[in-house]
Amino acid sequence: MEKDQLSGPQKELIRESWQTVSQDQLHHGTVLFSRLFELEPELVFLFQYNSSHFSKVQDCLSSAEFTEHIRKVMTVIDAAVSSLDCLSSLDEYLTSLGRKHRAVGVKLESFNTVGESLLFALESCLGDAFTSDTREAWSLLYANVVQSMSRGWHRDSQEQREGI
Ligand code: HEM
Repeated sequence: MEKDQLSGPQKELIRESWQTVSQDQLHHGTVLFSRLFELEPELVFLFQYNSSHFSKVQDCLSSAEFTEHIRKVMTVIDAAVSSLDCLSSLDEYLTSLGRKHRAVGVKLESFNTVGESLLFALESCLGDAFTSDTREAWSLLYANVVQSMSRGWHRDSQEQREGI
């Protein structure tokens, strides 16, 4: 499927807003995941380090391993923002990232909740500067990222059907 293209002004809105958000990636990433766990609390059980999962969201949010995951997520978003003019260069990486998330038990639908939580975190950081145009631009970028990641789910299902 052809990706929806971001316009020049939309790319500019993303770059400008990310400059502010990326000044404190860990904080805004923590806002994103706190919101995600409010909307879909069972996702916390997918984060298992040393074979045990967290019984409380707060324990997860404050663990060193999970903090690293937040940094990983923000690094992927940062890479997408840096590649706005050639998003397809991330395709292969994102497909493989999608496959890894399927393997740890993430459902593709949960990525809608991640998108909602990302918009929430951006708005919390930017306040009035998070205009409806900026929101639309970020929604489109996120949809592009998820479209590439979703190939990791579909490709796996196809391979299973074909017995690969
Ligand atoms: C539904 C939300 C998500 C869940 C439940 C989830 C869960 C996980 C888990 C359990 C791991 C393996 C442990 C770890 O590395 O900490 C992982 C790895 C990772 N996640 Fe996520 N994740 C989610 C969303 C995302 C998003 C939105 C991104 C970026 C766009 C992302 C990027 C990564 C990266 C880069 C890794 C490391 C992959 C590697 O080792 O090669 N995750 N995730």
